[in-house]
Amino acid sequence: MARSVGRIFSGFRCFGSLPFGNPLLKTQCSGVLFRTTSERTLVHVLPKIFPRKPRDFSLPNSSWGKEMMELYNHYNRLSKEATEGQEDHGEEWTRLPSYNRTLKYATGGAYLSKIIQSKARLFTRNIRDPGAAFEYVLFFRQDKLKCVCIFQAGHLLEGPPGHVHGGAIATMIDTVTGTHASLLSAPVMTANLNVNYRSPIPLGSTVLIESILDKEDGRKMYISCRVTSTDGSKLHTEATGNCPQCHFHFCHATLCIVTLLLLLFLHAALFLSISVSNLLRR
Ligand SMILES: CCCCCCCCCCCC(=O)SCCNC(=O)CCNC(=O)[C@H](O)C(C)(C)COP(=O)(O)OP(=O)(O)OC[C@H]1O[C@@H](n2cnc3c(N)ncnc32)[C@H](O)[C@@H]1OP(=O)(O)O
Repeated sequence: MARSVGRIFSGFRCFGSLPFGNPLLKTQCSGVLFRTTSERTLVHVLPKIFPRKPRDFSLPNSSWGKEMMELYNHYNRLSKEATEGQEDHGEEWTRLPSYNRTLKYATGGAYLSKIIQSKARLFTRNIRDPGAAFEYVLFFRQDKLKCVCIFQAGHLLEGPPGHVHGGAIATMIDTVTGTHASLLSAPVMTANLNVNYRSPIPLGSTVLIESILDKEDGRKMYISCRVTSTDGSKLHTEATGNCPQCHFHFCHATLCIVTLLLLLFLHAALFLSISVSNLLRR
């Protein structure tokens, strides 16, 4: 378990550098049966025409409502790329790209079957129909060490009639706090998440999820999170979480080195004892 989690997170680190194809394009192509030579050629030509980059789900799509777009434009105007050459707003946000696959980019994967690896999708990005489930974009502000997420809850997230399921809200909170803590330190796992639901979120509405770093204690990051209406006037949910950094790599590297040293020592001891016994026999 620990080893596979380590592999997953090692994948996060090399996320941007690996040469991977567009996952969406690949899935679409794989469903088509190409019979003629010219059509077969098309299969090889298509990936060259399309950019070899995964789809960034945090960019606007046709399902985004007015409120979602307005907030996105607001934070995007304050973001690094957008502010280049423009006047300084005093705050600088960074939009975080978001992909639907994480395992694909993880190295190794000996503990997961190839089928699982190829079919794995990020929980919050696994529904193709735009706007049906989790539509969200995260922005990070480096100087204040805080994150904001604009979340539009789709119709597939219904819990109580006409309102968002508590599990879906907790999922989004976990995603925001997990991403936030990972950005601030190293890859983390959520150890503890306390959620207080204050008022229901209407299905289809857009809300703001703001997370701040409360405390850092060794490898533990204490993050608190508030889900509010977009104007901040209504509090929907409050949460606090504890996300310790993953130390799997370090643990395994240490274990490997210790085992190697032990083996070397045993070999040396064996060699010495044989040599000494040979000498004594002479
Ligand atoms: C950019 C990315 C994009 C990525 C985009 C996607 C982002 C999604 C993010 C989703 C995040 C998740 O859902 S994560 C999935 C849900 N979470 C899990 O499955 C975690 C399962 N639990 C575990 O694997 C483990 O218990 C760990 C890793 C959390 C901790 O184990 P460990 O590493 O061996 O460390 P351990 O010594 O036990 O604990 C470390 C410290 O945390 C404390 N601690 C441990 N458990 C708890 C607890 N329940 N409540 C309070 N505190 C706890 C301990 O007291 C200790 O404090 P001290 O003694 O040191 O003071």
